[in-house]
Amino acid sequence: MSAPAVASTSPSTALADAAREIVEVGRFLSVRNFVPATSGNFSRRLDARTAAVTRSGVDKGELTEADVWALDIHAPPPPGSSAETHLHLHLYRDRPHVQAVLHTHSMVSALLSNLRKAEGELRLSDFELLKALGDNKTHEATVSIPIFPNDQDVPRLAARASELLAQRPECVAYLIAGHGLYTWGRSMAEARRHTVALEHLLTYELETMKVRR
Ligand SMILES: CSCCC(=O)C(=O)COP(=O)(O)O
Ligand SMILES: [Zn+2]
Repeated sequence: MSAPAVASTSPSTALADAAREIVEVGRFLSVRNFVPATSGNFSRRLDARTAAVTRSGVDKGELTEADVWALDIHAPPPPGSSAETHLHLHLYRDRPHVQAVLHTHSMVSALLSNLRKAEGELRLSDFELLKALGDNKTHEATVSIPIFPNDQDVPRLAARASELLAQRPECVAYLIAGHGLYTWGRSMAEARRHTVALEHLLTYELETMKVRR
């Protein structure tokens, strides 16, 4: 019998493909000032047990494919992987449909999350761009983005996020106060769309607050 026309994807090919996507999204987000200095981190699911995650401390606009490591989503993160690896891995464990997770540190995400942290959430409504989030079909929806207090104990922060998000299956993002934004998606393209849409929605909200002062 002849070999199949299309070979199944090998683990090394899946990592190389994911690394290329991550390097590309890093450049895309960096030129928009969403990941200043060495902030931000990104990941891509490889299979049911493995995800590709960026290593720690590098400029995310200057990533190379060697800066993206394949990690077991059930194992403790290895030294040198992103300091926030736990915040990625719990999403892959908790939500089998999640294919990509993006973390950004834009000016507006740090400022607005600090200004609204006492409320524990940011409620967004009446914006057409809400339709870029998840399966929303109308500007009339109200989308709640949880805001967690920042915490240098990242495993504790990940446990908090995991617990709250279990009650919120529709949620596609959260903020960490004074820190930044986590978004995810059913593909890298969807995670990137969520990031860009939320950066605009957060800016609308911050500008509205300024006008109302
Ligand atoms: C200089 S930003 C502080 C760490 C952080 O919040 C971040 O997003 C980047 O951490 P990583 O370890 O993934 O480089
Ligand atoms: Zn961060």
